[in-house]
Amino acid sequence: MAELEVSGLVLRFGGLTVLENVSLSVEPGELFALIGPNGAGKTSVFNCISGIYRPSQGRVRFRGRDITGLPPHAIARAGLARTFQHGELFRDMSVVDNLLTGRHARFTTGPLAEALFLPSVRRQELEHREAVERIIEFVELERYRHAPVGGLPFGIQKLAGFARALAMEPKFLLLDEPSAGLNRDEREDLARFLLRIKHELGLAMIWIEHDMQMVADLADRLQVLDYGRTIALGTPGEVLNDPAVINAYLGVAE
Ligand SMILES: Nc1ncnc2c1ncn2[C@@H]1O[C@H](COP(=O)(O)OP(=O)(O)OP(=O)(O)O)[C@@H](O)[C@H]1O
Repeated sequence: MAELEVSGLVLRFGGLTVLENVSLSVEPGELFALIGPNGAGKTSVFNCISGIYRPSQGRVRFRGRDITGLPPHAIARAGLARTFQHGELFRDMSVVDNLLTGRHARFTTGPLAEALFLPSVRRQELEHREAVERIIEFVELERYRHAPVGGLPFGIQKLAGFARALAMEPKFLLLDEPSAGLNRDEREDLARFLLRIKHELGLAMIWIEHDMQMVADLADRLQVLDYGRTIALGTPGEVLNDPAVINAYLGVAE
C-alpha cells in the first residue's frame, strides 16, 4: 500500500483552475520530489494535503485513511508534518522553545492536568525536552539551542524549521523548498540531512525543489507539474531528459 495517495485533485479559485486532476502516490521510505516552474501548483498540492485548502474535487489518503478536508491540526496529528518556505518559526523564542511548541501542537495533555501540573504532566514535559534534545543533536544545532531564532543566520533558521517538523515525530514529511536561500555548503548539509532522515528515520517525504542538481542526486522519483497538470513522472534519469520537461523549464532554468 502507498504511504500517501492523492487522486484526482482539482482546485479552483473563482474562475482560475490551479490544479487540474493531479494524482500522486508515495511509497514507504521514498524521497519523492515535486518540481515545476513557478506557479505550477506545487505549494497548492501541499496546501490540499495538509488541510489548508479544501480541494474542489479529489481525495487524499494517508496510510489508507481518507484525510481529505480534515483541518490542519487533525492532519498534523495523523503524522503529516510540513516545513514552510519561510520558516514559520517564532522569532523571539529560542530553538529549544520553538521545537517544544512543535511537540505541544501534537502531543497534548488535558487542560485540567496541565493546570494542576500533575506528575504525569511533569513526566511528559521531561520526555518532550529529552526528545527535543535528541532532534537538536540529529540536526547538529547544539550550539544554537538557546539562541533566539530571529537572530540566527538564514541557513540555521531553515534547519531549525526542519527540526521543528521532526520534533512532531512525524510519519511523513512535506518539505516546501528547503534549499531556497541556502548557500552551497548549507545545501550540502541539507542533502546530508535528507539522506539521514530517509535512511535513519525511514520517513517518506514529498520534497518541493527548484535545485535540479539536488533532485537528480537525491530523489527516488519525481513528478513534474506545469500549469496545474502532471507532465512527467519517473526516476530523475527518465524525467530530467524528457523533452516536455525541458520545454516547461525553458526560460526559467538556471
Ligand atoms: N489562495 C489563492 N487564491 C488565488 N490563487 C491562488 C491561491 N493560491 C495559489 N493560487 C494560484 O495558484 C497558482 C499556483 O500557485 P502555487 O503557489 O501552488 O505554485 P508553485 O508551483 O508552488 O509556485 P512557486 O514555485 O512559485 O512556489 C498560481 O497561479 C497562484 O497565483
